[in-house]
Amino acid sequence: MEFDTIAAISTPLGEGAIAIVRLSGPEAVSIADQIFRSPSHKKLQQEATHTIHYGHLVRPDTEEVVEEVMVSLMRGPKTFTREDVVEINCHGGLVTVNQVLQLVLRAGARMAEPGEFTKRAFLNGRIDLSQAEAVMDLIRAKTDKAMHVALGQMDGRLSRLIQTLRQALLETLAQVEVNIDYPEYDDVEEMTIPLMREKGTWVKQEIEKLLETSMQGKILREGLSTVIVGRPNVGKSSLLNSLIQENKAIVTDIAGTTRDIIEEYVNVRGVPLKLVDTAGIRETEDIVERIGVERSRQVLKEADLILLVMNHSEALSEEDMRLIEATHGMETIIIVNKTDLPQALDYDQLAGLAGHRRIVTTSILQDEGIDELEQEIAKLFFEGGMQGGDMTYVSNARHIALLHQAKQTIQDALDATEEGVPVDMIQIDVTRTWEILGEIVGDTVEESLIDQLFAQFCLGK
Ligand SMILES: Nc1nc2c(c(=O)[nH]1)N(C=O)[C@@H](CNc1ccc(C(=O)N[C@@H](CCC(=O)O)C(=O)O)cc1)CN2
Ligand SMILES: Nc1nc2c(ncn2[C@@H]2O[C@H](COP(=O)(O)OP(=O)(O)OP(=O)(O)O)[C@@H](O)[C@H]2O)c(=O)[nH]1
Ligand SMILES: [Mg+2]
Repeated sequence: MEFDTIAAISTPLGEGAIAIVRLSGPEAVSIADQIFRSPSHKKLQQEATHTIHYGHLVRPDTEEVVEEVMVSLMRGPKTFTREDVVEINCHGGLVTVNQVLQLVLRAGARMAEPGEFTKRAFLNGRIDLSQAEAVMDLIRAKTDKAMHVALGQMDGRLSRLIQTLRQALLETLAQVEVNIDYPEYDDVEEMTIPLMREKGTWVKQEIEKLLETSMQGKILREGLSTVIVGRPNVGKSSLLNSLIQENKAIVTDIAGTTRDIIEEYVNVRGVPLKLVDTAGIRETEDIVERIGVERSRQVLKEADLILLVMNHSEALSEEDMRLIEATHGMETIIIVNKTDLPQALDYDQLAGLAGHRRIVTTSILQDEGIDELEQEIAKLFFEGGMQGGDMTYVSNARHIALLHQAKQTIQDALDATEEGVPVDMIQIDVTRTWEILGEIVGDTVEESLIDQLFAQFCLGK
């Protein structure tokens, strides 16, 4: 494919000692030569590929020196975009970097759109769509594990599995065609229906397996959404501070201190948590507090894990019981805090209400029980079969939605084989499944969607 030559600042703006302006396209080298001057008067056009050169950038009309630089020369196709790439390493700093960008634009490059370098890598066939999306995920990864998932996807693991499934569907379709073309061999239905059923069932199972990982993929990417709830003043904000080892949330002895949701990312024994501190849940007349309580109820519904905090020095209240009830059936750890104070809580009563849920006692004030709590969280996570390092995780929302669709259409095809529907009708569902899976890797995806996906990237990537 032939493209124009694009340029962008590929490093964070105004940060770091060195910044890179990247050029990609057929004119990348000649544009660089217009503004680059080396002490030995060499021209990049004459130099070997994958070499780096010291020199200065000048305004071509006046030869005025603008910057001292190192220039990397990389000729396609062995580059990120498969095109000729030139990277200008200049001194970091907003003004100089922008001047360099202006120079290359004036010399004939076009300002790249967000994600356009990666888009070219995709359009030139170096990576497929799910790999390109993984590049984006990698940039945004908030946890170590998320990074591993993205790297796994970038190396094409998901793509290969999807293509294997599509291949199986394609072979089935081809077989049906053969049988329709030569009906004299045998009864078409008898030949093809069992084949469709067999391959269809296998594809469906594989899709289901992928979907099972999607929940874990989301957690690995975004952190286990962990919500701290409980009555006012039981020590929720203290717990958050203790887990993140920082005084982030305001702690006072006034009930109703936390009015809004506080979110923090933290790694607890290798488990990525998105910790959410909430306003203590109680009936209240205070309007600000009431909004906070309403929000607490909302985030509770979306939680992967709930840390339900109670007070060792007070008897179970109506509200405690209501919370135990409300979190029934959700992954919950019950924390009884303030064990340094005299006991008033009836543990037998609590155990009765808690059912099989784990109970951990703490005194956050005296830093007791936090280790045990962290252990419980890790146990829950890893015993839930979360770690499996080499699994193919699906974590991208677009991929998950498409997998759900594909599962439905292949199920439709399978149902149809049971209902005596004509083979050419079933073929439509099988073909549709093949197309939907193709959208994941970008084989059968619409151009407008491609534009939209790449537009979500950062500038310069
Ligand atoms: N300076 C710089 N660092 C960077 C990038 C970049 O574009 N520039 N990358 C941008 O994201 C990442 C590296 N990604 C890259 C991926 C593939 C190729 C590449 O040349 N691939 C060739 C094979 C090269 C060979 O075998 O020698 C190919 O696939 O054909 C280059 C960079 C991270 N670091
Ligand atoms: N004695 C004792 N006091 C504690 C303990 N943990 C927290 N506190 C105190 O309890 C009070 C309330 O703590 P917070 O963390 O603000 O409680 P909260 O649940 O966030 O309260 P709201 O935001 O108002 O719902 C503060 O004075 C804390 O210092 C503990 O283990 N023992
Ligand atoms: Mg609080």
